[in-house]
Amino acid sequence: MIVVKVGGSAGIDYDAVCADIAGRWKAGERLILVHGGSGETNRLAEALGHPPRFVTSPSGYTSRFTDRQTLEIFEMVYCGKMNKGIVERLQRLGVNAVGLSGLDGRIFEGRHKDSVRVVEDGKTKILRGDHTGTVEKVNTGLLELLLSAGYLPVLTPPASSYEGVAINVDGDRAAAALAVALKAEALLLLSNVPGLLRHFPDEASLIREIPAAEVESYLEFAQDRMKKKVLGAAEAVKGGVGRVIFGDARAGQPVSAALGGAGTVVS
Ligand SMILES: Nc1ncnc2c1ncn2[C@@H]1O[C@H](COP(=O)(O)OP(=O)(O)OP(=O)(O)O)[C@@H](O)[C@H]1O
Repeated sequence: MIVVKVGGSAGIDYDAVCADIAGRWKAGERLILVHGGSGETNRLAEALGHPPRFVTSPSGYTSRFTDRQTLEIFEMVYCGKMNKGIVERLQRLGVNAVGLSGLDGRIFEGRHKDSVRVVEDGKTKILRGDHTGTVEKVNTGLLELLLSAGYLPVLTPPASSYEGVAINVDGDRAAAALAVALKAEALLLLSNVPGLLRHFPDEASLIREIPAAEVESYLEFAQDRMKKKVLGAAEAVKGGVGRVIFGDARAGQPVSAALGGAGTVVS
């Protein structure tokens, strides 16, 4: 089993990702696709007059402050435009894909964090009304059912809280939890960069290999949102996933290239 997570930042070639996945799926590979949608969510939020608000925690992690209106915009993009766009591409390629969010069948579950500690203008504050959380539990029953019946699951945040409330969760870490739950041999985190760069944005500074036991020490090279990918990779390898690859989804055959060793390989 392979878990492929494709991001939602500018420059990602979804046609290339879907064509590669379709070829591998038809050749008999078992896989699940997880996707993001941050770029398009930012655009729609601006257009709807409710611009995105990013906050930084005291430990330096950046996240989207997700009030109820933001959550609804997030769902329009992640569960709507992005998810259906990917399912449509796969259907056109002859793959019977089924798009679901983590809320559907409670595939992704976690605790709802209503308040978040943030640093703004050098001061630490608490913001309330946040609809976020972290995936703590993956319910694989529905996924096994779909896979055994020949459907390719295409998953996206949000997740469900234990109370059944939709929560915005990080897609990379959700994919990592999924890969652990399914005992996947590989987790691919594909985005609009060649991998983890030692000197971002210098693409020539690509880090090719990271020993599994040392992955957390590479957090120092990751800025803002890349940190979550490194954290996800650490959680996946700790949970028994054979290897995690940060790969490039901008062109070519992104899945095959990453599985072939292009990008940053954590193992
Ligand atoms: N050291 C680094 N190496 C590579 N990229 C980095 C680094 N530090 C920060 N980044 C940034 O991280 C981004 C990738 O993370 P981001 O969460 O935006 O992607 P995504 O997975 O495509 O999006 P989504 O949240 O929609 O799933 C890159 O576009 C880059 O700007």
